[in-house]
Amino acid sequence: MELQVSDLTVTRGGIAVLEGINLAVSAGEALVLRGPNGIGKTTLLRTIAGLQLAHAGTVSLDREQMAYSGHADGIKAPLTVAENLTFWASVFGTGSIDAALATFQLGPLAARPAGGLSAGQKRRLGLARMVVTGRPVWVMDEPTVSLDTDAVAMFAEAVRAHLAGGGLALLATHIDLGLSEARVMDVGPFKAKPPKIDDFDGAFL
Ligand SMILES: Nc1ncnc2c1ncn2[C@@H]1O[C@H](COP(=O)(O)OP(=O)(O)OP(=O)(O)O)[C@@H](O)[C@H]1O
Repeated sequence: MELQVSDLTVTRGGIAVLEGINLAVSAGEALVLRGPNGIGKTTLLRTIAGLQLAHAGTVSLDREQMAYSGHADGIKAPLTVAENLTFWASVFGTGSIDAALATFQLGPLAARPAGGLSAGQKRRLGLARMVVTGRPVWVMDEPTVSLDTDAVAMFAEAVRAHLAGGGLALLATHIDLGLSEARVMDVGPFKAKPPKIDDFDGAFL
């Protein structure tokens, strides 16, 4: 399995932000996207995951093979930690939540309503959802926000286990994940050029 992105141009608010993106990630590999705030990493990840349409270019894999985690944790506050994971397991048609609980050390919190968790605990629950999906392609936007050092290491181990199981991961992050084996791609050089204005009056619209 390989994720191939070819000549992708992605837009935000109808304006191209990144263009000519080519990348490939094979099973067992992680690719970390870097670039300054606002360059378009979120937009790129959302487009690859099929949450918005590409302006141009192609993504090789079926989106049903992908699991996406964004800036929001996507958890249901009144449900307990275990109930949240069980809900996702039923959505994705997978079985046990035990591996997800263990990976992110959520066992002691399993019976707690998710709304009462700390920010870092909520983030761990949000990340545990990725394990529950059973999907091979993880597309993750700033996954370690709110995590302490131990939890970042926990996350790195989760990614390693995912890769060892034949999965692949595409991540955007500003921090060092401790995943020295991951390749890094700077998306800065792919910043889209402003559209040519060939109409003097139109330039004021
Ligand atoms: N709803 C919107 N409408 C128009 N433009 C937007 C919208 N949301 C974001 N943008 C712009 O699109 C560009 C790309 O944003 P994006 O969130 O993809 O960047 P990013 O690289 O992920 O940034 P960060 O590192 O801060 O998370 C930014 O310049 C941003 O201001």
